[in-house]
Parts: sequence; C-alpha cells; structure tokens
Amino acid sequence: MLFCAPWRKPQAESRSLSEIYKPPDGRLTKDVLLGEGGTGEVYKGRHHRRGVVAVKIANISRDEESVMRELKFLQQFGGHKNIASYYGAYYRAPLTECSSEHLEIVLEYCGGGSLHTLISRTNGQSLKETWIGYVCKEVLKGLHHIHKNRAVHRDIKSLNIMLTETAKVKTIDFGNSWDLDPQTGLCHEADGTAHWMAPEAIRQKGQRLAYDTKCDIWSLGITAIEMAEGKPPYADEYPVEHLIREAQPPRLQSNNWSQHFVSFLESCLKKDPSERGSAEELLQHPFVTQLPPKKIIRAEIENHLRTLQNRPAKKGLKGVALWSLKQLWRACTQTSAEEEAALQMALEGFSC
Ligand SMILES: Nc1ncnc2c1ncn2[C@@H]1O[C@H](COP(=O)(O)OP(=O)(O)OP(=O)(O)O)[C@@H](O)[C@H]1O
Repeated sequence: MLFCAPWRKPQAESRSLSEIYKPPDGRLTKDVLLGEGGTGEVYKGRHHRRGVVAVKIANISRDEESVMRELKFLQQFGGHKNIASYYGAYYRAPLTECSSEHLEIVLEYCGGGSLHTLISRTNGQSLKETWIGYVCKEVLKGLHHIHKNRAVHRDIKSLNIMLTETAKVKTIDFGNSWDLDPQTGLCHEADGTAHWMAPEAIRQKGQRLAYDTKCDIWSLGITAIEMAEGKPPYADEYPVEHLIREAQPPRLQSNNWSQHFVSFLESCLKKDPSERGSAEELLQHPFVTQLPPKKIIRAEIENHLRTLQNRPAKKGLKGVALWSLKQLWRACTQTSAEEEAALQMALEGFSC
C-alpha cells in the first residue's frame, strides 16, 4: 500500500537535468553568502530580469530526488505571498570529473534575514507579543495554503522563516516537505528538526508513524515559544525525542504573557493531533485576529531590522567594545542629531 506519495520524476521529464535546466550563461551572478544548510549554500545574487535574488546551490549529484522534490514544492507553493517566490533554476555542470552537478535555484530575496537572527539579535532574545502574533498569523496563512493542497512542510522553525526588508513574512526550505497520501491524508516518513518535531512525528521502536498536517502546527507553537523565550523548550537536552513524546506539552515560563497568547499556544501544543487546531481554525484565534493594524507592526519590525543592520553581529565582548568605542568617537565628531543616534547605537552595542 502506498502511503506518503514518493516524488517521482514525471514521464515527460525523463530527459537529463542539463536538458531541462539551461546553464545561466551570464543571466545570474552570485554575490555574498547569505546562509548555509544541509542542501548547500545560499547566496545573494542578481538575475538579469528579476534583479536582486537569493540563489540556493543544490548538489544534485548528492541527492537528486530531494532537490527535485523541493523544486516541485517551490513551483507549487512559491506563488503564495507568505512563501518565498520561486523564479526558476539553472544547471551547473561539474567543473572537473570528480566534482558535482548543481542546480542554482533562484528565489525571492528576503533581505530582513531569518526570524532566528531577529530573535537572537534582539535584547533579551524575546520579541514583543504583537510581533509574535503577526509572525504566527503570516506563517499560518502559508501553512493553510500548503495544507489545503494536501502537503506538509515538516520543518517549521525560526531558521526557515524569513523576513523581507519591509518585514513581510516568508516561509522557506521545502527540502523536507512531503505530499500526504491521497487516500489516507497521512504521512508515515520521519523527518524534521528534533526540538520542533510533533510527538506523533517522532519514530518509536517498533511503531509505525502516522501523522498529518497538524505536525506543522505543533512546530509553529514551538517557534512561538522560541520568539518569546529565545530558544525552543528543552533546548539543551540531547536527545530530546523521548521528552517530547513523554512530557506534558511545553508552556511559556513567564506569567507575563496575555491569556490570548497562552490559549493560542495550548491549541498548537495539544499532544493529541486531533485536538490541535488546524491552520484554518487558528487563523480565527483572537491572538491573531485582535492584533494592532498590520502596517503598524510591520513598521515597528522594519525599524528594528534597520537598527540591527547598523549594529555589529555578536563577535564577543572585544568586538562589541571596539565597535562601540568607534561609535563613541564618531559621536564626538558629529552634529547633535547624529551624535544622539551614534550614542544610542553605542549603548545598544554594549547590551547586544
Ligand atoms: N530566499 C532567501 N532570502 C534570503 N536568505 C535566504 C533565502 N533562502 C535561504 N536563505 C538563507 O540561507 C539559509 C539556508 O537556507 P535553506 O534553509 O533553504 O537551506 P537548506 O540547505 O535547505 O537548509 P536545511 O539544512 O535546514 O534543510 C537560511 O537559513 C537563510 O539564512
């Protein structure tokens, strides 16, 4: 019996990848490295028609099937406004006999960085509750679209949620995504990142897995805790799988969060997936329906992203001290408005 429909190369596409995807031939240039994952590196680049883009370099010699599966999901879902757009892919032949074939996947550039970076570079590693509500709402919209089409993302976490420079929220990385079985609506393959994985998606010895779209909702709940507390529950525990399966669902540590937030999390983190809210249901939850106007929240986040961009990345105390001294020196040589801004940044540098 077929459960998770495995990806198969369509009949019409039994041609070689070099025939399906053309070489870039000067249409695509790569610039700075944006990030690195299991699939390969992601660069900021320039496409002759799209302008600034992100370029994901996927090694097809290593795992062609998973790259092609990711491409399929990008093509299918990249049109949604909460999913990074897919613009196309180019083929790169191996440079030598021993090197690998690559696909250069061209994506919408998310210039605000990952949600993970936003959390880790914010003082106290805790985001404002309205920002958490806004991010959850935008991710839920993307998930609703994916789930409606009978697929699961299976790797929702702060590293796979990106922000544009204007604080729009975009889900990335469909490398773990999977189509649900058309008959049962279930998936039986174990995959995901341990701390964010739903209890039912964790394989136990001798047990057959069976889970559905609700696994993404659990991962979103864990991501909401990450936004509030800077890390997922049991962050320092390895392995964590037995805790996720056996312990009570995680809760927020502080009592300072609103009842709406607490209740939203309870709906995301029900251990029994049939009691967990769906994306569609959670989009009606007051935690995300009673937010201040989106344009206000986006302006706040956009402003914060700009401040972070002007601040050095964490380089240890010495790096921060040196940078802050430079800012102080600049403050002494500038006009009063610039002086105040530079002083503010210098002080923030010491606390970041
Ligand atoms: N569209 C984008 N715009 C800007 N940066 C991006 C974009 N896509 C990816 N990145 C950066 O590259 C990193 C790796 O991307 P991605 O998660 O897609 O790679 P991966 O190899 O599939 O990772 P994983 O090992 O989690 O499967 C991201 O965390 C992010 O920092």
